[in-house]
Amino acid sequence: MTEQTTVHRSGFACLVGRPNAGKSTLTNALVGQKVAIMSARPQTTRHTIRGIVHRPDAQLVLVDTPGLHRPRTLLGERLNDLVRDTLSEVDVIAFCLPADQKVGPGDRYIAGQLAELMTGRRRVPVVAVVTKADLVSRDALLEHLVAVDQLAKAQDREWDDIVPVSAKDGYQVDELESVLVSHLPEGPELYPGGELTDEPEAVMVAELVREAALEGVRDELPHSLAVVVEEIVEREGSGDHAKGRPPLLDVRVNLFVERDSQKAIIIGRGGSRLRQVGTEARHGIEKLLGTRVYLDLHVKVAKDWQRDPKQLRRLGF
Ligand SMILES: Nc1nc2c(ncn2[C@@H]2O[C@H](COP(=O)(O)OP(=O)(O)OP(=O)(O)O)[C@@H](O)[C@H]2O)c(=O)[nH]1
Repeated sequence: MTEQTTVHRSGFACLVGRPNAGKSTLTNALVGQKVAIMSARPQTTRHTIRGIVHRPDAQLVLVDTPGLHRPRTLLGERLNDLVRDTLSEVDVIAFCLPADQKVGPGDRYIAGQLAELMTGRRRVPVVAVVTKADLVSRDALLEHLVAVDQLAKAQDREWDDIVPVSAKDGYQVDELESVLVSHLPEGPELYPGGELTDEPEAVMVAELVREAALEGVRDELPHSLAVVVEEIVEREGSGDHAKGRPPLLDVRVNLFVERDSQKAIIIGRGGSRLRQVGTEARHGIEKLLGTRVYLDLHVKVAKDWQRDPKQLRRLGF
């Protein structure tokens, strides 16, 4: 280890790869169970999903894209443009290639697209990730790693790293995490305290809480309130599919105000107002998500957040 342990890194990583390459499964393996709600709900991965790997020395924000496909339609092209835009802004790209399938035209197409990014104005490092390593023998894995290496060499390039993993049995998932982190720039936490998602659900949950919290006190707290959804997780064993009993979701939300006096307004005498806010928001969230919700609200003072761009960003502005 040549690096000092005091260095903190943060940034964005994007997983790309052909359909079925194992991107979603790997995202979940990296992030842990905290994004479970997203996979528990019917998911069309048209839009970007983000999860956060939070460690003492780094914060890695994972952006899972719909995948680069060879476009057959205009929509396909638009989608690819969108993906490329996302890709040009991340700090590192993980290119997923399943070990149980030969490197094919789909992979070569993506490699070609990535080549543009790797040689562009802002060079983005690309880590080749050989997924589903558990499905093949050691020999086959080695052979595949060589083929993946060749895929870059055919374009006169080198992957920044090559890492075989299995999201299923956890093989090398930590190693991949470290490799991705090593490509991030030095920087502070982008999001406070860990898991957070930019899923539309989370945005809407934040909006419902914000509405309820401002009800009747809009004049006193016009713009001094920021709402951050910290966590939406399914409580283990709470649902019963057979009996049609929906699971209970634990929803943890922070409300940030600028001053203690504003905190007092939101909380109310003996916490009475906050309870009202919670009840009202919870009803809305239950309707939105179609399941039972336990809503945990915390009011915090974040001084001067309106003037600090970094704070604004982490609060979702
Ligand atoms: N054996 C094994 N199977 C895996 C692994 N990772 C993913 N799979 C399986 O591969 C299939 C595809 O995985 P996904 O994570 O949905 O793949 P994806 O790249 O997100 O797929 P798209 O959403 O179609 O782009 C699923 O059936 C997974 O269970 C792994 O490490 N080992």
